[in-house]
Order: sequence, then structure tokens, then C-alpha cells
Amino acid sequence: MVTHALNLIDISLEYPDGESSLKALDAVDLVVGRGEFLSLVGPSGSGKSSLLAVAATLVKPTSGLVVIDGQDVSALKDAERTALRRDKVGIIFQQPNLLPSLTAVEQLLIRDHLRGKAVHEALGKAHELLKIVGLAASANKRPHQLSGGQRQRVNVARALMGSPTVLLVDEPTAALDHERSESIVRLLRRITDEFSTATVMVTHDTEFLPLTDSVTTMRDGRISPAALPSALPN
Ligand SMILES: Nc1ncnc2c1ncn2[C@@H]1O[C@H](COP(=O)(O)OP(=O)(O)OP(=O)(O)O)[C@@H](O)[C@H]1O
Repeated sequence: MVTHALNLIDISLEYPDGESSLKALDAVDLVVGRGEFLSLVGPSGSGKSSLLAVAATLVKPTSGLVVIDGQDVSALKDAERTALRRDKVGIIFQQPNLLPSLTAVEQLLIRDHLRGKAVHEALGKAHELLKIVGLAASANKRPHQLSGGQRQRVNVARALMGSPTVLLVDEPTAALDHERSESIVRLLRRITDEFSTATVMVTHDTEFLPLTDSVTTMRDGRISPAALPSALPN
């Protein structure tokens, strides 16, 4: 049996809303394999960020299964889920959220440092990743010395430090101009190919969709039927 990197099965997510509840996700199924780059589009409020949060194991679904690398996340204790997230999931948010006082390479090392791991082990990897994202010459620069696009590249490199199987990306180009946006999406394409990550990118930039392998459309908390292959014209 093929194990998919990310498998969401019949996921529903309800948020309390006064007396009743709001269904942010409604019976969503999603499968992403290693080396696959999927883009997630849909109107504001359709559930894209909620879906990423559930896939990232940051939010527990009301019902349904999240399976990462063959492991059913709902069966895990809190500490085990945190460990799975750390080891298997890379998350790239819209805003890089870099620490102002740290250099680019230190941004990549801080996680291992906080976990009490010897930083010298990670140093080689951090420099290698900065090279991959095109920042070899900027390893010792602090965020204010970097452009918006360069900061987002540090963000991408940082997400790769844990060698994730699943890479979840929430609107990585929202704060960037056209040229920098395209180069970030091209970088995510290259990373997906080179590291065989299962990459899911929420985006409003429809012009970059051809750089991804497939497009999934959400509407009112559901995967829109138009995005299903069976609904496409023959
Ligand atoms: N923490 C929360 N508590 C209550 N309702 C929420 C919460 N987060 C999201 N929602 C609601 O869930 C629905 C889906 O929101 P979500 O942020 O997932 O949509 P989205 O497609 O990512 O939107 P956008 O493109 O604007 O970021 C919306 O109706 C939203 O108001």
C-alpha cells in the first residue's frame, strides 16, 4: 500500500459561534504525495487557513482523520503530536516573523538551540539551506538588512531545518511584489522537487498556479467539485 505524506480524511471543523457553531471545514478529503506541489485557492473565509492549521496538527478537527507519513495524528498524545509536527511538518506563514536581533543563520539555529541540541551539528545544514535559497552571502545579516523577498527566503530555509515531509505554506507572496513573488513560488517548486516534500500552498496569486502540480479549490468549507478530476470535461 502506498503511504501518502499527507492524508486528510473526512475532516470537519466547527468553531463555536454564540449559541450555535460555524462549520469552517465540512467533510474535506485531501491526499498529497511526496514531491507533489498542490495549491489551495478559494474565496476569503472558504476554509483554506483552517485546512492548513488542521494539516499542521495545530488545530484538532471536530471529526475526521489526519494521517501524516502513515501516522494517525488523532491517536497520538499531545507530546507525541508535538514531536511529529517538529519532525515531519514545516510551516511557512505569510509574514516571516524573524527575530530582529538574530542573523539569518541564527534564525535557522534558534530552534535547535532552544531544544538544547548542540548547535554545531546544525550549523552546516543551516549554511547549506541558506545557499539553496540563494542567501549564502547574507548568512550574517539581520532582518533589517534584508529585503522582503530575502526575509521570506530565510523563512523558507528555516522551515526546512527539520527535514519535513510535509511543507505547509500560507500565502507566501502576500507581502511581495510580482517579481519576488514569482521567485518565491519557483523556489518552493525547486524545494518540493529536491527534498520530495508534500507541499501545500494557500495562494491568491492565480498566475503562479502553473508552477504547481494541481489546484484544489475550496468554497464554504468544502473542496469545490470543480476541482475534482471527475468533474473536468473529457
Ligand atoms: N479561530 C476562529 N474562531 C472562529 N471562527 C473562525 C476562526 N478561524 C476561522 N474562523 C472562521 O472559519 C471560516 C474559515 O476561515 P479561514 O480563515 O479558514 O478561511 P480562508 O479561506 O483562509 O480565508 P482568507 O483567504 O480570508 O484567509 C471563516 O468563516 C472564519 O470566519
